[in-house]
Amino acid sequence: MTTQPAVEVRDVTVHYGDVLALDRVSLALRPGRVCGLVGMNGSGKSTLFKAIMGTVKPDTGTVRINGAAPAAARKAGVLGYVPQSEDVDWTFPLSVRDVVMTGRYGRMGPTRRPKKADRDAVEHALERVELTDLADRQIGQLSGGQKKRTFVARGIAQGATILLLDEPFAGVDKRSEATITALLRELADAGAAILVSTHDLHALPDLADEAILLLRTVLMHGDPGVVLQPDNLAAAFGLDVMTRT
Ligand SMILES: Nc1ncnc2c1ncn2[C@@H]1O[C@H](COP(=O)(O)OP(=O)(O)OP(=O)(O)O)[C@@H](O)[C@H]1O
Repeated sequence: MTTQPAVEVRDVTVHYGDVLALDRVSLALRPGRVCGLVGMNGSGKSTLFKAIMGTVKPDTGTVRINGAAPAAARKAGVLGYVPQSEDVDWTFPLSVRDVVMTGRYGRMGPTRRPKKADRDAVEHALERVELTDLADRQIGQLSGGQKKRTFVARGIAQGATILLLDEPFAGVDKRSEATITALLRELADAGAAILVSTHDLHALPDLADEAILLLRTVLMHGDPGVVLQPDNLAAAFGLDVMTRT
């Protein structure tokens, strides 16, 4: 039985000025699945995340989140986003707990005064990513992996059913990588649809149920074992990836 897509991208093209970042991209993400997004630098991975979030507007094509527009889905708290580290201002005077609490803002109304349910959700999310001990630490004072786990916790506290993670394993220690990988599996098993970009091709079969090879457009979308075949990687990365150890 096929389930309804949680995310449906249809024929999406995005330009930044003269630069063609996405070229007629079509794909569907389904609940309960972890999908790995693989592509060389500049292949359009971050732009794809932004198009799904609705923060970059496609020139042509459509994005539907559970059948609705991305902005509506964002407002409803359906979409959780773990950004690339470079996109975050780590000097901002926020603790880990504060950042996780931002996942609850959509439910709080304009006063942003947390209720017990908000505080409980935040503590629960902190436990799940194993950051309870560091909850009061300023976010700049964390390791790479702890920073990523902070944003995963924000998505959990938010109750997001679609999680988009842009390079969550870049600059991350092995323990954080294992924690995040296990957590993504648990969240998918509980019904989340997950899209995660990664450069770590070796880890992909353990991480993902399916994989997308992106080079401005979707070259392949299928079983990680098939997508990672040398011929397919050569097409996506150029031949140099084949000779790298
Ligand atoms: N704000 C922008 N203005 C102009 N060009 C941009 C902008 N953002 C991205 N690009 C260009 O669009 C293309 C796709 O970029 P994108 O960041 O989506 O790729 P990526 O696969 O995420 O790369 P990386 O793995 O290096 O993060 C690249 O050629 C990039 O230089």
